[in-house]
Amino acid sequence: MTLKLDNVTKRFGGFTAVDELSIEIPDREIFGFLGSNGAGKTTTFRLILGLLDETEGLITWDGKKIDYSQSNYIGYLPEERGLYPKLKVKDQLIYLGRLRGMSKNDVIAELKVWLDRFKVPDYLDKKIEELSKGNQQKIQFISAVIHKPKLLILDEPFSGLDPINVEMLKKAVIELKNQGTSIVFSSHQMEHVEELCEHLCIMQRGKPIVHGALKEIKRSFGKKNLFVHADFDLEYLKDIQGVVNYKAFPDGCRLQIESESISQNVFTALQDKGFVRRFELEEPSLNDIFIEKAGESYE
Ligand SMILES: Nc1ncnc2c1ncn2[C@@H]1O[C@H](COP(=O)(O)OP(=O)(O)OP(=O)(O)O)[C@@H](O)[C@H]1O
Repeated sequence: MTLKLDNVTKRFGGFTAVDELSIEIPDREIFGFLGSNGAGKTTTFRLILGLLDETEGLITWDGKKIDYSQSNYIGYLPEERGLYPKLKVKDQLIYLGRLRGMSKNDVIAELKVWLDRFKVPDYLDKKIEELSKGNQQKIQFISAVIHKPKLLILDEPFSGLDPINVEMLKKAVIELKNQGTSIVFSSHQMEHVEELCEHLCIMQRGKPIVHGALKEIKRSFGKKNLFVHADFDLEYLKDIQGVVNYKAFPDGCRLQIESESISQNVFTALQDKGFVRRFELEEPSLNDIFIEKAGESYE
């Protein structure tokens, strides 16, 4: 089952927040939806969820226009977290679960499994306001997945979480994907996207500026990173033709090179200069690609 956006446009008055966006979210995959602040990610999510109406275009799930009165197959973790602080965790989840057609007993049974899994088994009767921000986020995540949605939309799911909780949530996301859920998630942390997504889209001012398979995006970017660690000053390397960027580190540098073949020239330039501890060619990171592509058109 595929989520498809076909020429979707959303205007707020004279301002175009999403501009003729056409993307397809592959079935049973984790799709990365990226972009700088204000690029149109949350607006797109709200359009998919029917919280906003598109000005133009069509959004379909499994080839049909989404019927929001029957949309129990969608789960959503909004960017602005919204739990009722005075409610107990179980009451909050029973309320949300019942809205999605679950029985009270089913909600409690599922909730217990998730609380165990997130290592907070004693939270059933705690009030939301008694929980730390990170733990509130776990509860909000549970509320997005408790009804076993087929399509899961996660807006910045890892923001504000410590590294242990990030790993816990990532594992849960991967497991949901393996069980057949299609997942779209936005993040400003590129390393999460690299780890989780096969396909992605980078938005800028409502339009996709990069879109496709991560491997292909990296391959077609062309430039590579060359890491050199040495016991002598490396700054002269930045003047080699084909070196487009130089970044110094305490123990060496990272060179961005136009193509793989430039590494040979760098290697030659290092001869007889001193002791080289590291010389390593790497694929560009998604962060490099994001900064270059989104930066080009950044206001
Ligand atoms: N209800 C609205 N009325 C007017 N403009 C809006 C409305 N909602 C969003 N916008 C504008 O649309 C643009 C896209 O906003 P959106 O929240 O979708 O961006 P985003 O990519 O999610 O950003 P961020 O990464 O900062 O969360 C922004 O310029 C925003 O100000």
